[in-house]
Amino acid sequence: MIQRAASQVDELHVILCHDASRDFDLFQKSSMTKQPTVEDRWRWLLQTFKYQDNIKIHDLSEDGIPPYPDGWDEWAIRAKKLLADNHIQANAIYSSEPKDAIRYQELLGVDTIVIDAERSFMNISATQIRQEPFHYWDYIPTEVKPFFVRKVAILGGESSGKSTLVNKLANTFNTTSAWEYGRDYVFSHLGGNEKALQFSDYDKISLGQAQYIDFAVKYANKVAFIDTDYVTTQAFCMTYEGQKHPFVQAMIETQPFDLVILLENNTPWVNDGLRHLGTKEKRKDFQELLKQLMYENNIPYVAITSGNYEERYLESIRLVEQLLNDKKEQNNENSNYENWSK
Ligand SMILES: NC(=O)c1ccc[n+]([C@@H]2O[C@H](COP(=O)([O-])OP(=O)(O)OC[C@H]3O[C@@H](n4cnc5c(N)ncnc54)[C@H](O)[C@@H]3O)[C@@H](O)[C@H]2O)c1
Repeated sequence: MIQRAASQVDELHVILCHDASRDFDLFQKSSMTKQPTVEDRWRWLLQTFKYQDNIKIHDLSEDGIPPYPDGWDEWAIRAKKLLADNHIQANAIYSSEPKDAIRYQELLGVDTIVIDAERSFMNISATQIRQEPFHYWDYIPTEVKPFFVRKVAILGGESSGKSTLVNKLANTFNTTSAWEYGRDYVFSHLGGNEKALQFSDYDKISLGQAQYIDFAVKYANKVAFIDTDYVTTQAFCMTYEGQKHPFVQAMIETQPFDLVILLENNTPWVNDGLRHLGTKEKRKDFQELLKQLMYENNIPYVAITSGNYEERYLESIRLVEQLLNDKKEQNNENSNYENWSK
């Protein structure tokens, strides 16, 4: 509707309406796992229309107004104020709701141009997207998709098969993945030898990992697979430097994943030139440290204990399919979660 309207006028003013209690209620009734903020909605619109100078974005708070259709008078007062404050003299209001036209004329003195009342051009509603975002994926604007993308982190010690599994899953779900930035960093900054790592590298590694993740999420098809998480970076920092890094800790706390899969360290250890934790004891200690850190940080995870590569792959697929099931309840009660409290 916005693009049709923008093609007909010199200047189009898009009004982002928000109402804290209504929006929270809509979120609670949805299958979404997080609620978009007003700022999220602002940036989706600003990003989407940033190359169209004749489209201006405004916002209007509907807080305290009786819900539609009982609050027309108060809503019209706020809408008129917004137009006046921004020196906008509207010649037309665009809507796809014919029943609202008379009220716009009565209360704002502006005629309505109804676009696609039958919703035949874009047959979708916001409610449908809130209920089943993955089912209606193709209708979600490019700038909004990353908000819905589910991030799946695959964790495990050295040689646990993470990177291969991440590639297999990204291929199977036809989507993106983020490599383990730490490995690239060791090549690009340390000449390929982890021995030159020091405490001051771990914040840079986390930040680099965050950028890889952002990129994967931006271009993902519903789900992005991430090779290792910040807990793993912290575990390496503790193992090599004997202390936690506060920056990595902040990343753990502020950048959560939607699903964390921990691979048991029971596949053969392969020396790829970068690895130092090859003995049975070291591998076991590292695995215990990962679990301990997840416990401390209240991170639920699913442990895949099979040492068989195909079983690991099939079990991961099942978990991801469950995650992408649009039903909120099913995502929350995941009976396979090896809860950290065990
Ligand atoms: N409290 C009240 O009594 C009252 C009265 C009037 C307006 N309002 C507020 O004004 C805002 C706008 O109301 P609305 O009902 O027009 O909003 P809406 O958010 O349902 O829709 C926004 C616009 O997009 C159009 N649209 C949605 N899906 C479309 C599709 N697939 N194809 C083409 N067009 C599509 C709608 O017709 C509407 O013009 C809301 O926030 C509402 O709360 C409130």
